[in-house]
Amino acid sequence: MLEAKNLSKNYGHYTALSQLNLSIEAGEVFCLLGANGAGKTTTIHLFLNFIEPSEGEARVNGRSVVDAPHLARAELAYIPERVNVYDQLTGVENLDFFAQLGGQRHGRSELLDYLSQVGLPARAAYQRVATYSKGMRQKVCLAIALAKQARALLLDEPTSGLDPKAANEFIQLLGDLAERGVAILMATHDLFRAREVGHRVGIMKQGHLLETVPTSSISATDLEKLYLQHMHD
Ligand SMILES: Nc1ncnc2c1ncn2[C@@H]1O[C@H](COP(=O)(O)OP(=O)(O)OP(=O)(O)O)[C@@H](O)[C@H]1O
Repeated sequence: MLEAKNLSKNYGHYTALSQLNLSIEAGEVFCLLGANGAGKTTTIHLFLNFIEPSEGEARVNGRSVVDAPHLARAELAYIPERVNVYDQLTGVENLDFFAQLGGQRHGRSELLDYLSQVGLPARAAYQRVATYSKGMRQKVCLAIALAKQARALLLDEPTSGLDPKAANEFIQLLGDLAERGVAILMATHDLFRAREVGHRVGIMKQGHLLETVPTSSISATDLEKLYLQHMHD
């Protein structure tokens, strides 16, 4: 569903991403771990076609995001670290607005149903988003992904700034989405949650994907050890 083929990004002589090869299947959660500046956000931005690759290709459902930007974007949902929904609109109004941008029109009860599926009660749905916590804003974004029937979801540090309960709830929701067949690529510093929700984790450093590990084969302690080993090499 999400595929990177020799995907690279240079800024002048600086290599932000080098020869990334990665394939994420429908229903799979892949977590990218790495220090600041490792190339995680660059990878996500390349999939979103926000920036052009210097070499290689990012593909969504088999199509290059450069060659078919509209088709690729229709299949993708994106949650940046700073969730960008409109403060002055209510949750349900935001959902309606973004779903329509994605070409989907839904009735009021359907919109409320999407919000309730991600754990946002009707009472909150009618409040302006300005009053929401980060966790509640993220839920609106997940509801947008559902309403848009996105096939893939890209997330940049979704659990940063969430309290442990909100982070746990959010991670559960991601698991539910994956079970519905959505391919998920998540950049995170949260090793613990990456192991919890991810089917595989990838460790990145200075633009290189150094190692990919299935989470079923590694304990949290060993994952941390492996991560630190790579960071110290
Ligand atoms: N427009 C740009 N011009 C020059 N260098 C850039 C540009 N955008 C990103 N970079 C550099 O590319 C490298 C990779 O950045 P990226 O944002 O992908 O890292 P990251 O792994 O997401 O880090 P973080 O954990 O801090 O979010 C960094 O060294 C960054 O400074």
